[in-house]
Parts: sequence; structure tokens; C-alpha cells
Amino acid sequence: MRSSTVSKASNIFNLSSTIREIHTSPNHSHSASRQRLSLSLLSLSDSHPLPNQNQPIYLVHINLSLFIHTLFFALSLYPRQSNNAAMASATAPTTLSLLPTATSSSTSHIRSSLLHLSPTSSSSSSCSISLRSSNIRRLGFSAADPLFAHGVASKVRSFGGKAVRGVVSMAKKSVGDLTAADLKGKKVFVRADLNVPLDDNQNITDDTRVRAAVPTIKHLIQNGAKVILSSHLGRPKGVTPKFSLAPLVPRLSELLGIQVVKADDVIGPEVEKLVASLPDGSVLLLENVRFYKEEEKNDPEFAKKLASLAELYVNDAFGTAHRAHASTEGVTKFLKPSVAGFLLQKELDYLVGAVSSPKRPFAAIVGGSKVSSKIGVIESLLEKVDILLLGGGMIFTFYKAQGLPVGSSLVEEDKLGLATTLLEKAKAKGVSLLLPTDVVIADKFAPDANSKIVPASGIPDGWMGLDIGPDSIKTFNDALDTTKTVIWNGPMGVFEFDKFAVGTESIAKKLAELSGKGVTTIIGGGDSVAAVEKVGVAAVMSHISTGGGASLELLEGKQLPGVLALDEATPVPV
Ligand SMILES: Nc1ncnc2c1ncn2[C@@H]1O[C@H](COP(=O)(O)OP(=O)(O)O)[C@@H](O)[C@H]1O
Ligand SMILES: O=C(OP(=O)(O)O)[C@H](O)COP(=O)(O)O
Repeated sequence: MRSSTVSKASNIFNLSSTIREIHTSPNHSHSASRQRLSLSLLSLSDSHPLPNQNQPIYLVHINLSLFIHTLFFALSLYPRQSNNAAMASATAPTTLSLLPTATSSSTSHIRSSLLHLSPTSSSSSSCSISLRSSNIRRLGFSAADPLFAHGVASKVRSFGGKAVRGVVSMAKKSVGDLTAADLKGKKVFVRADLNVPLDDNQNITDDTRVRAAVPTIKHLIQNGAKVILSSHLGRPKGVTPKFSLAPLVPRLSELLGIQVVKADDVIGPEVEKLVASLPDGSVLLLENVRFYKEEEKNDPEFAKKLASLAELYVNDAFGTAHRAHASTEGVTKFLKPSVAGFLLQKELDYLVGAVSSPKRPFAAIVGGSKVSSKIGVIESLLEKVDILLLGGGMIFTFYKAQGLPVGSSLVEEDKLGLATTLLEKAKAKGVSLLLPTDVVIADKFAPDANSKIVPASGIPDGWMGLDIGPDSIKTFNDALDTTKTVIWNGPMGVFEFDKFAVGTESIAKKLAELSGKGVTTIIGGGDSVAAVEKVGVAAVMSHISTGGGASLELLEGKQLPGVLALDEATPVPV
């Protein structure tokens, strides 16, 4: 899907190798016994030593039997306590035991223990029933799960309608609040994210973002509005024909069932003429808004010119909501009302709603290439999840921080301390943090590399980990079987190479299976979405985010300027 991903992974990898060559001591060898160690659930304890060359390694792993019993005990004592808090008490230091090297029998013990976690879900479903039956009306959000919108609505009420921060300020006025009386004959500036991939012949290779923009546009034209549709495509430097929005016209017209007219410019007299000639219920697509450098600079004069084309503003460009640009943020200063489109709402419902009031147990799967690019996400999720599964290239930094040999795997030497801190934080928060117990290693970074499966502690010199192994897939799947909400960001391995795509594809299939059983499954991040599409299970997931960078920023707890700028939803009295 993304042609740049292999080269991205390869570049990251080369950079890491260079850093590693600088940082790794030539005497850094590992004894055979150390390499035989198999890594079970990795330590959450601050008592695990970083082994030196002469010490036997002891890995702390959770005594899950005790963990489960304590968990059930905690839940039975505190039925109203959040599972997170229950998990925290259940994983208090007394439940940790120092064991010598994990064995396969201990691994299967862990698996069966994990399988028995599912009864905890009952507490969350009873909570959900009582909330659903309450009389709080939802705001502009069109949540698939009313519980999410309920959480947002009740927070707004509790602050007397004044948005304060975080989730609260994400409750925005919706395009769904605008009726025919508001829209008939009105010129509406709609910012969408139609930044789709195109092949060499300018054919759209993935129309997800076009399809996702349709409900808002349809609502507007069906209510008699004149839609002035704006988007960027790529990152052009000035007017660049290959970044024209012209290839979007046929697909948009087909999906909307009307002929979309395209302007050759974004502002100016020609565009104004076209706008003036628009009949009710029609769509005018402006040229790539980034053909003007003023767009990304959020130039107020340019924003004013854009705004002068219309009377109302709808932002449905979730993928670009983390950018404070003229068409996403600047125009809102000149157009009232400025409201959220249906796609933007849905993204917020899931990505904010699921994280702030998830059905529990709540798990996050975080993968991808580097710890550094996911620190914010991991730290933020540690505050919220019950289970955190880590995969992808970042795991080797965690392994190395634990004193394990990592061969020539991707490692961020300057993040070893951070990795240890994150493990400690997980323990302190009572989060079950699982690292893969085995990995698929390769003798080079290439699709045709020789490969083999080894325990996580057994990566030989000169080999690199490029995927999680079958034991880990099984353990991760068992943990996921216990959950009610799962968020996934980042692939488990170098899924662009078929040989190393098994871990990522297995997770995609597992989440598809869980979606069918009513688990809320949310996929964010460009590469994870690409993996889900590749396996052909995108349609069954609860939510696939159309924004990679934007969804990451939301998961990190950041505010999105394109959302902040919109009118606040009116709190509904109950
Ligand atoms: N073990 C690994 N070694 C090197 N690169 C990896 C490894 N596992 C995953 N990757 C790479 O990570 C990249 C995705 O990382 P990232 O951009 O953080 O994910 P996302 O786009 O889902 O947020 C992919 O190109 C993938 O090949
Ligand atoms: O494709 C996009 O973001 P994404 O690659 O993070 O999903 C959006 O269209 C934003 O594009 P930008 O990152 O050039 O501002």
C-alpha cells in the first residue's frame, strides 16, 4: 500500500546499525548459557538485575496463578473499582517472583492462566448497561457505542458546558446538527483529507479516504447546500501537476451520484465565478490547497480568502486535524458556524472515547520500528490499559535493556534507560506488559534472507529479529482473548517482507475474530492499517483510523488544532 514503507524501514534499520556500530563494544559477547535462556513474560519488577558477563540471568516473571486469584479477589471486593485499579492491586510486588530461566512449561502455564482472565468482562458489561439506560442525550457525536459519547457528554455537563481540556474540549458541534433550514442554498466550505495514494498512471490505489468523506458531503447536498470541497494531496512545493486533485473527480462523482465540478485553482476570480454558478445540492472541488505555500503557514490573509468563498465551515479532514493550516484552522476565524464532519466525529468517538471510557479489560498493542517514535503513545496508554503487548523493532531495545543479546537487531542505544523506565512504570501502574517470548531472526535485512525462530534470549551475533515468533503469537492471542477493547498501533515485524509478515498478519486476523465477538477493535497508524487491509479484514474492525499522525497524537493525549478550532457542542440539559 505504501511504497515508501520498505525503504522507511530499511533507512531506520541502516541508521540504527550505524548507531549500534558506534556504541557496541567489540568485546560484548554472550555466553551460550545466556543465549539458551528463554524469555517469558518479561519482568515488570525493578528488582531484576542487568546481568553482567559473570552472573546467571534471572528473569522476573509474573506468577500468573497468584495474579489471577488476586485479581478475582480484588474484583469481588470492589465491584465498582475500575479494572485498571484492580489490576494495579493484583500485580502488587508480592505477586512477583524471581524465577530462574523460564521453561516451556511455565510458558504454557502462563497461557492457560491468561485464558481464564475473561470473566472480568462481566463487570464492564453491567456498567455499560446501566449507562446506556440513563437519560443523558448524546452530543454531536455519532458513536457506534453510545457509552463513548456518554463519557464525553457527562464530562461536558460536569464542567457546566465549559470545555476545559482533553476529552472535554473534543465535544464539538456536528454537521449532523445542521438541517435543511440551516443548509438550503448555503455555500459550505468542506475541508476533507483526500490525500490518497496514486500509482504512476494517476490511478487511486486506495480510496478509503474518499469513501470516508462521502457521508458528510451527502448530508450537505441532500439538504440543498452548495459544497466547496477542499483538500491537499501529498506535500507539493508550489504548483505541481502530479499533485493535482483531478484524479479524484471520477471516483467522487461515482460515490456521490452527481457530477463533481473541479476548479483549476483554490482562490481567485475564476473560482469565485464557479462558486457563483453552483446550483443547490452540487459539489465544487478546489485544486490542491497546498499549491499555495500560505496554506501550511496558516496565513490569515489566505485563510480569509478561502473563507470568503463560503458561509459555513465543516472540517472532516481527520488525517490533517493535527496540522494548524489555513484550511483546517485559519478559516474557522472567519466562518460561523464551524462544525465537525461525520468522519471527524467518528474518529474522535473511537480514539478519544475508547481510551477515556473503554470496556475492560482494555489492551493496547504497540509495534513499529522505534521506541522513540512511540514513547508518547506508550506512556499515555500505560495510564489507561490493563494489558500492553509490545512488538516490532522496538522490542530489541527492551531486550537489550534487560541484558539480553540482540545480535544486529534494531536497537536505540540512547533509549535503553527509557525502556527500563517504561517497564518499571508498567509495573507501578499494574499493567500486564508482555514482550514477545520468541522472535523470527534473519541473516540480513532483505525479503530473501535466511530465517529461523529462536527464543527472545537467543539471538546470535550477526542475526537480526524481524518478526515475533509463534510462541509469542499464541501468548498474545490468549491475552487478547480476555479483552473487551483493543487498540493497535504499529506492525509486529517487517510485514512488507512476506517472510516476516506472519506476526502482524496473525494479530490482524485475531482482531478480526474478536471484532466478530463484540470486542471493540481500533486500528491506528498507517502501517498497521496497511497490514489490516493486506489481510483483507479491514471491514470487520470496529474502527480503522484514516489518520496515522493524527491518531498517534490523539493517543498521546494531545489536542488537535483542527478540532480545537471548531465550535463547541451545546451541552444538552437532562
Ligand atoms: N523488527 C523490526 N526491525 C526493523 N523494522 C521493523 C521491525 N518491525 C517492524 N519494523 C518496521 O516498522 C515500520 C513501521 O513503524 P511505524 O511507522 O512506527 O508504524 P506505524 O506506521 O504503524 O505507526 C515498518 O516499516 C516495519 O517494517
Ligand atoms: O496522510 C496524512 O497523514 P498520515 O500519513 O500521518 O496518515 C495526512 O493527509 C496528513 O498529511 P501530512 O502529514 O502531509 O500533513
